[in-house]
Amino acid sequence: MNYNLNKFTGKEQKTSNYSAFKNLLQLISHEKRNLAVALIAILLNSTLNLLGPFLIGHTIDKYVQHKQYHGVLVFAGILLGMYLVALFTSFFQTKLMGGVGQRTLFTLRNAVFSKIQQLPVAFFNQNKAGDLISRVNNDTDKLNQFFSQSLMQFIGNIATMVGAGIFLLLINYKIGIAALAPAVLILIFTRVLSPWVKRKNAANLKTVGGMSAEIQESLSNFKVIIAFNRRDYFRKRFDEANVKNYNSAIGAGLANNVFLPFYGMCGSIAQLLVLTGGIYLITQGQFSIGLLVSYLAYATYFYNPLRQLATLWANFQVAMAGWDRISEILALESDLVTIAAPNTVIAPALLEFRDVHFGYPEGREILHNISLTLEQSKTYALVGPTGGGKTTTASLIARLYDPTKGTILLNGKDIRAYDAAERSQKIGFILQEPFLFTGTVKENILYGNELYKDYSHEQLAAVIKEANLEKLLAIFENGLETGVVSGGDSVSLGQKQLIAFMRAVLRKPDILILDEATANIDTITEQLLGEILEKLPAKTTRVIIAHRLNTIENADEIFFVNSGEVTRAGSLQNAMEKLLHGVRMS
Ligand SMILES: Nc1ncnc2c1ncn2[C@@H]1O[C@H](COP(=O)(O)OP(=O)(O)OP(=O)(O)O)[C@@H](O)[C@H]1O
Repeated sequence: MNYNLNKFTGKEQKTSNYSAFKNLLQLISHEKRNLAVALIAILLNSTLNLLGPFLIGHTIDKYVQHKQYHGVLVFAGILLGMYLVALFTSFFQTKLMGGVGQRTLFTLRNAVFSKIQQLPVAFFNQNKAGDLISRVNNDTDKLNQFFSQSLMQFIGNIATMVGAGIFLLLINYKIGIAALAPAVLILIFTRVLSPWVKRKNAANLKTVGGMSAEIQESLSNFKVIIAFNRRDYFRKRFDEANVKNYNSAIGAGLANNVFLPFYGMCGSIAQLLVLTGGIYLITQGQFSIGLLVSYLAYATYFYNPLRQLATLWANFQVAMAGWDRISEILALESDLVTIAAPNTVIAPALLEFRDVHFGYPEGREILHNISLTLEQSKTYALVGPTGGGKTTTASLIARLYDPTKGTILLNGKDIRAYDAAERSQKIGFILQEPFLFTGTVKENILYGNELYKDYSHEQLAAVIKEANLEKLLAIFENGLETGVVSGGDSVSLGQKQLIAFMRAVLRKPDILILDEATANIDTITEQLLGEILEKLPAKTTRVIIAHRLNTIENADEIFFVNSGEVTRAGSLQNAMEKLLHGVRMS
């Protein structure tokens, strides 16, 4: 399966605004109570604001024109009270929606992160960590901003607009229609430009992801960059990503602000129309000054929210572009599913490859029609030239990938029928590049080990002694409590391999795969590892990938892996000859 998220580029426009909005609302559907209260608050706010111009017009006609200042003061007091309540409702809904936004952000980040955790290795091979980080951090925050700042304002503005429109039409429908006519232009303009605005925002978010990927790559490889004096090269690459981001941000900024001046102009045209029509009607004796003041205020109440809607609409487009990028991850499913247990076949072998073919997603076939068997308690070696397919074969044994064709059987049962916990318990894999988590040696060797997780220090020491790991542990300054920093240098590469080795051995797997696990370890320690491997429980099958052939002297069987073929080498001598021949050929 192809997990490359960038292949979705260009799909953004396929979701209509309406269905995207419905999807967005589903995200906060569990917040019904808060939403209802915030909605009431914002509608109350709009109503209070809408009543203002009407009362002002009334005060002018009834009291100002007749110089009844007591009435003016009373209405001024009423208006002040109304505006204070409006202020409170606005504050209240902002507070409520702020909470909704933060909770949505929290849930979304959890959902995206958990989804990423469920995805198979192929997903991580095909996507850059920086871009994924940007999706989890940055894109989710766009939704938070939309929910906390824009959604209710959006609704409030629409309510104010609709209310102002009704007032405009009710007071005098002719001037009302003239006042509302420019809004049709706004509608058309918005509809035509929205897809372009969303596209610009999607492109911008993508460049943010690209820049984040660039930063991540150079930060995690800083030593190589310094050693090879490639700072300028990476600075240039970052510069390019930054320029791309700058250009797309300018484009998105322009797109997001394109509505504003147009909406403003339409509002001014409406004011002019109202003023001209109103003054004409006053001269005809059909309109009052108070009504004209109210009218002008309602025209403002109609167009001002529209202008704000332009900004809110742009925020909505940004949120939708972010949501698209998040949903792309959420929609992914791992193709390494656990299948219903098929009939177990009687198989003498612990593990069997039956006519297995494999190719990485979107790549050529790497393994061709492999059939092999691994028996319990035996030691196997995989040797062969670089890039021949050893790690790939081991990755299939550990089910990091599924074969593209053929079957792998573990204890006579399709390996896909084991759930992840059971499989990782049965198969231990010491990777070529061991990874340590920040913490202590103890935490790292117990990583994911349910059996010993609650053991006391003494109990653990006994287990380590029993597994013959004591001498290895002595290499670390503070034993089990030695501190380790992920990606840091406090522990050497060889020491990292030792920790990975202890981590795997303590799990007592049925099959233990060592992929170049001793490549960075001195000869004495390597002998020590050899002894530990010898003393593993009798049932353990070992699969050793090694370039140094002395490490596989004691293997029961040697497989030669080259150009996607796995053949039995027979003897070490034979394997060496094949290797030499292969090197000479290349
Ligand atoms: N994640 C991947 N995506 C695409 N192709 C890959 C991936 N990993 C390995 N390959 C390709 O598969 C082939 C076999 O690689 P593999 O790592 O299995 O070789 P290997 O025998 O273990 O090599 P080495 O001795 O250098 O570790 C290589 O051509 C490699 O380019």
